[in-house]
Amino acid sequence: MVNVYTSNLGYPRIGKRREWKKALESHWSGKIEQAELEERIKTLRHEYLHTQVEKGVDLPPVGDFTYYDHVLDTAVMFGLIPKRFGHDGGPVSLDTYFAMARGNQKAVACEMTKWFDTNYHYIVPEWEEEMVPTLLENRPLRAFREAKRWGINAKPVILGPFTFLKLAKGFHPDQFSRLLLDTLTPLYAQVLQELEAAGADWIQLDEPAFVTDVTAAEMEWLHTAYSRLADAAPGLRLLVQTYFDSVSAYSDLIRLPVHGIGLDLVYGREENLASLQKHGFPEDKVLALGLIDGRNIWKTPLQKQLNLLEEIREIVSPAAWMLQPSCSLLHVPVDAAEEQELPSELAGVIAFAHEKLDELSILKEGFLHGQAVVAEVLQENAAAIETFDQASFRRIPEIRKEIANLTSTAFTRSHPFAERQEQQEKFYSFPLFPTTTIGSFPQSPEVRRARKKWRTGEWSEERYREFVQKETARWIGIQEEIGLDVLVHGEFERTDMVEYFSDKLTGFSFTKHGWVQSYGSRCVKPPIIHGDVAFHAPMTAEMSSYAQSLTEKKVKGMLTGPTTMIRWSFVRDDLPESEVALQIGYALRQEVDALESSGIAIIQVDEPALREGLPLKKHKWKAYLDQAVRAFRLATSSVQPQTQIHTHMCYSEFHDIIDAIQTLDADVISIESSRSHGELIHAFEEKTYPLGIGLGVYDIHSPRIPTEAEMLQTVERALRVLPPTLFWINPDCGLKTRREEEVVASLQKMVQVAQAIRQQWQKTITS
Ligand SMILES: Nc1nc2c(c(=O)[nH]1)N[C@@H](CNc1ccc(C(=O)N[C@@H](CCC(=O)N[C@@H](CCC(=O)N[C@@H](CCC(=O)O)C(=O)O)C(=O)O)C(=O)O)cc1)CN2
Ligand code: MET
Ligand SMILES: [Zn+2]
Repeated sequence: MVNVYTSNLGYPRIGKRREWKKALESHWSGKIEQAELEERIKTLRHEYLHTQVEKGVDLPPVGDFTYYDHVLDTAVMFGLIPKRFGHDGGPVSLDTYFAMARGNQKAVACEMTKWFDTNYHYIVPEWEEEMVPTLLENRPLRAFREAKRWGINAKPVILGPFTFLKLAKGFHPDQFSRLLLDTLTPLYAQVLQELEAAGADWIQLDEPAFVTDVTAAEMEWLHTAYSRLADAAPGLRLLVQTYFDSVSAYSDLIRLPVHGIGLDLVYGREENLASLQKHGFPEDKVLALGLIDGRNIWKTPLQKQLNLLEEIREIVSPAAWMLQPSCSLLHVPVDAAEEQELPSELAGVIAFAHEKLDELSILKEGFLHGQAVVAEVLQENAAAIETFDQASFRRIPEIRKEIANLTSTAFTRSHPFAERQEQQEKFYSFPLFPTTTIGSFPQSPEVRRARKKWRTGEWSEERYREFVQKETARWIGIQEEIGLDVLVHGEFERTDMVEYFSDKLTGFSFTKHGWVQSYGSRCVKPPIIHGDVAFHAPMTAEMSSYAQSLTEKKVKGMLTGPTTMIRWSFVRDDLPESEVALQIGYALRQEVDALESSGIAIIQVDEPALREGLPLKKHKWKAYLDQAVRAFRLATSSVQPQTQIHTHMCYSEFHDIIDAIQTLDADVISIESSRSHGELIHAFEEKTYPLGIGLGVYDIHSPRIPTEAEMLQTVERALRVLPPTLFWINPDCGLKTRREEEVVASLQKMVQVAQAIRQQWQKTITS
């Protein structure tokens, strides 16, 4: 018989009613002092920890909670504070901490990027030449002691040294092993020693980078690092935790001199199981099994997971097991009981963080004391899943048939790009270097207030629509005044791009309180894809053609692409994602047709999440990219040759997927580039891009108004490697988070830059 404990890897930070977000934002806007913020955050920590204990978690985590981001916490703990923040030693003030995350008058914020393949963003640690990392403050220790005062023996959680360094920037790859072994490992050792002295039993070291492609050399260094850590604190038990996929070098990993290893048996199920079967598992180590999906909101099929446990018991017999979610519950909303308005079949099968913790206790109960003890719960669980599966909205046979019958022509434009371009040039007669924006204009407090009034019933549908139309018309005027070439309607009717479409497509539903942290205090409310997706009525044609009716200039239609819809939703898990992508692509195709027939000649299908969804292991990239490209092409290939298809991408590095981007066959792509410091341009030095392209000329994430000189420089640099006839001028991304004054001033300058560069090139071309 093995000992069994339930454990949790991390708990959502935001709170049932986004209390955390509200506390932070009140402080940032000056409404509450630091002391009150700290008090409120402490109350939340207390509540979160006790909730987990009440839910029967034997090893509740501490140190996972944060004022902004856990990667930033780790950097700050080790004193990795870039010089520009003017920190002069000692514990870091909250002001400096927030400055690193958000920037201030004197210093630009640290870079932010995607946390593996999720929609969570972390603050990128920056190494600088002269930095001397030291342990400024043992944060996990403080969290551990606080929990102890509250009578809870908690499990500190910390980002492991390997993953931490993998996520950092500012050093040469040659320095990796030295920084890992000589710089970081001693500091981690100190953290562990102090925890050991304080009486901690376990520490969880998160090493999700283990699921990416790890080299043999890296594995060696890791072994050295963990041997030193284990020696440093022999009385503390080290759990190396992996998640998001199967581990790459399983047989090496299980030889690490640690006390426990955590595997993801949801996202890495097949490969991790095969490894367990092939190599076994050391009897003296604790196996931590990720059995509950920590990234999606579906109830766990409990019987299936109990069977899995029995199956694993047959092949390995380690000292003890921890039953746990597949990853931190940071990626799911807090409490599904808050959702009262979902269709009953769906309500029966969703589990947010709280329900997931309940499931853990049931698995433990069933495994320890026999399934008969939990028979009733198992039966309810199976019945709910069965009822959901049989619900009429799960399958739409006609849609499946239509998609199965599609032939290659449905995925290919009628004419190749060169011919389309010729027709488009005549049709649109744009100037050289046409200017445009990415879609959204400021979601001002008035816009949000209006939407709230409509949502709560204070305003009628009619009144809200009038408001949105007025705002659209005002911004069409502003864009004409500024002199942009291709206009947009401004997306005032949208909360979030994916959330908006979920309301209009068959197969989606949305929650009321299902918020998930995206970065800092910013949250998203991912829709749920619960059944076959189908188009049932035009979604955007009315707004777009209304905007078009107000101007002689062309107005771009604006849609969200299939891959982004999937990545930013909670997607059904009974159907391959490639099928869901085709269903969404097929529905969007009908919307594209509707836009075209209502007189919209330029249609943009955004795919900002395409890059973030790249699998963590390279050998899986091709299948993913093929699927993304197919779905996009299905959505966009039906139109006339002169209809111009645009797409847009942001938030990432693109140089390794340029080929896939090209096969989307979009007439024009606008792509974020101002933050990646010309890296993208390097990619085009090797191989130019033969379709229309606009490299973002300014960063929209900052309130700063860009100067003409810097925009001009960006454009000139791009034009050294990209053909001028296909080059567009636009910002990095949508402008919904900016203020009107900033937008107007920035775009005026952007248009002036376009005019200057036109004059310059007109001379070159005519001479
Ligand atoms: N899904 C998604 N993922 C994405 C992005 C994206 O745009 N969408 N962009 C990237 C960066 N991520 C981002 C994520 C969130 C926000 C963001 O601004 N979120 C807002 C919420 C946006 C929203 O839906 N707002 C609602 C209002 C929700 C709300 O709080 N309403 C209040 C009232 C608001 C008021 O009176 O002002 C209430 O009901 O009490 C609306 O527009 O209607 C926030 O957390 O503050 C921005 C970027 C990557 N991932
Ligand atoms: C995150 S990409 C955003 C694209 C969208 N059309 C916008 O402008 O907001
Ligand atoms: Zn964008």
